[in-house]
Amino acid sequence: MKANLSVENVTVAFGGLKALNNVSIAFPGGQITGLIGPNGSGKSTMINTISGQLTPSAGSVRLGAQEINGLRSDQIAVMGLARTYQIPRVPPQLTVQEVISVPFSYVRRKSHLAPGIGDERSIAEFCGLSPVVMRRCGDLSITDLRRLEIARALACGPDVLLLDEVMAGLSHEDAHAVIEIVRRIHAAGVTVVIVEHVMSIIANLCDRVVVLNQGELLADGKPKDVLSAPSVREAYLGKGFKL
Ligand SMILES: Nc1ncnc2c1ncn2[C@@H]1O[C@H](COP(=O)(O)OP(=O)(O)OP(=O)(O)O)[C@@H](O)[C@H]1O
Repeated sequence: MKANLSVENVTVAFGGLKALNNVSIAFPGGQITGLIGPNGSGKSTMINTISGQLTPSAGSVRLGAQEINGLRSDQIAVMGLARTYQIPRVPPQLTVQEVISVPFSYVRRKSHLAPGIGDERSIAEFCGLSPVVMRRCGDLSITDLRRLEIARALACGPDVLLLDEVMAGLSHEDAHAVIEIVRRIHAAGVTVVIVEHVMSIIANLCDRVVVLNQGELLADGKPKDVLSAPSVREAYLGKGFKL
């Protein structure tokens, strides 16, 4: 059974600002869902809330049948949900292999990936990091840092993976390589939620797209329907938007 994730009537307030206002979204197991919207619409707040960095002031977050809001990120990781960060933060003196090894010690879940992809080296290889596996993180390119974010999350053996702008700042070619990694993760049975600003990536990769605007749910559906919806064009994509 592939893991379902849902948020119900979630509100997150920073002082007087409601970064999320009574948002409900179901992320069915086995899908790749794109989470899109203008800057400041609440996407990262949603990812931070689901993964336990933020506690909602109202509403609930469920992973399968279990309520996870209020739990710490490490507890949520053990339950099968891992995430990447928009801005990779890794200790510059540690090697790629050392960074990937940390979640193994703490989380200890069995990976969905094919048999044989389960230790630091095989996860590094899966993510295209073999050539730099012994390199210190402070010497990595942005592409390798983004790959390492994915590798570190995969080392948690997640049922659900949240990807926060993992292709930002990459060349077309490097982004394409990362897209292929995401497809392979999904094909292995992992439920994926991806925040991304490049709509061609969303249209090609996602089964479904959810749009946030000013902390509220604006649209939810198949990519071609959502990306052509007048309300989404007006709030986010622009009237002249073409894929
Ligand atoms: N820690 C915080 N303290 C105060 N306000 C915050 C905090 N985090 C986010 N916000 C505000 O909440 C709103 C939603 O921000 P969020 O980062 O979730 O948007 P986003 O859709 O991820 O934007 P972007 O596409 O620029 O990453 C914004 O108005 C932002 O300024």
